[in-house]
Amino acid sequence: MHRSLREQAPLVQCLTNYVSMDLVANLLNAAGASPAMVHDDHEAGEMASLASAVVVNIGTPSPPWVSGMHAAASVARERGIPWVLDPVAVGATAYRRETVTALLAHRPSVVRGNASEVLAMASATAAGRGVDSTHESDQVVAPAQELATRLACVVVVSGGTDVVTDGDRTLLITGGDARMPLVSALGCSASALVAACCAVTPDPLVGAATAMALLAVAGERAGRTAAGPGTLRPHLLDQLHLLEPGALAGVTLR
Ligand SMILES: Nc1ncnc2c1ncn2[C@@H]1O[C@H](COP(=O)(O)OP(=O)(O)OP(=O)(O)O)[C@@H](O)[C@H]1O
Ligand SMILES: Cc1ncsc1CCO
Ligand SMILES: [Mg+2]
Repeated sequence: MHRSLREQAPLVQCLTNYVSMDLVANLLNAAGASPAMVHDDHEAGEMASLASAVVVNIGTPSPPWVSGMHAAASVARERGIPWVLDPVAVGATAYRRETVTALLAHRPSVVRGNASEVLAMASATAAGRGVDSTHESDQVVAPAQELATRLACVVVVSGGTDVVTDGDRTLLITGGDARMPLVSALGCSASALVAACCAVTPDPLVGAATAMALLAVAGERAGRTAAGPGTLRPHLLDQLHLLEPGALAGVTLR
C-alpha cells in the first residue's frame, strides 16, 4: 500500500482551511501523493472529475467555500472515488454543525476528526470548545463505531491512540509523538493522507489505517530528533519522505 502510494502518486484535491494549506500540501508531497488545493465553486466540481481522491475540511468555512465543497463531494460520490470529511470544531458553532450535516448527504468514505469532533458528531448533546480535542481518542471507541455504522463509512479518531473503524472492524494504532497535537493542522494533514491512501486501495478501512500508521511511524522517528513542535514539523516531513518499504511492519495494531 505504501509502495502503491509512491508508485501511483494519486492526485488529491484538497478543500482545506487557510491554516492548513501549506502543511497539507507538503505532507502529501513528502508521502508520495500529489496535492491540488482547489476549492472555489467555479472549479471545484470540475477538478473533482480529474482527482483520485478529495478531502473536504471545514476548518475556516464560509458560504462560497461550502458551495465548492458540495460540488467536489457530489462529483466524488458520483464517480466512486474516495472523499474524506474533516469536521473541524463541528461541536463549536451552529454553522459548522449545519455544514457537516449537509455535506453528509454526499456520503463520505471516511470521517476523520479528533475525539471531541467525533463525539460531537456521534451525539446531539456533546459540544466542543474549538479545534483542539478535550477528550481522549480511546474513550470514544463505542461512539466512533456507532457513528461509522450510522453513516456507513469509516470513522477515524486521531489522538494518542488512533481509532479506525467501519462499525464492524476496529483497529487501534499507537505510536507518534506526544507533541504532535501542538503542530497545528497535523490532523488536517492526516485527513488528506487518509484520502491519498484510500485512492490506492479499494478498502477505506485499510487506506485510513495505513495513513494513520505512516504518520505514527514517521512521527515517532521525528520525535527522536525534534526539540519541540517547531522542529517536529519539518522532521516529520523528512521522516515521511524517508520511510522505507516495510516501515509499517513494526506498527502496533490491535
Ligand atoms: N498524544 C499523542 N501521542 C502521539 N500522537 C498523537 C497524540 N495526539 C495526536 N497524535 C497524532 O497527531 C496527529 C494529529 O492528530 P490530532 O488529534 O492532534 O488532530 P486534530 O486535533 O484534528 O489537529 P488539527 O485540528 O490541528 O489539524 C495524528 O496523526 C495523531 O495520531
Ligand atoms: C487553528 C485552526 N482554526 C481553524 S482551522 C485550524 C487548523 C487546525 O484545525
Ligand atoms: Mg482537526
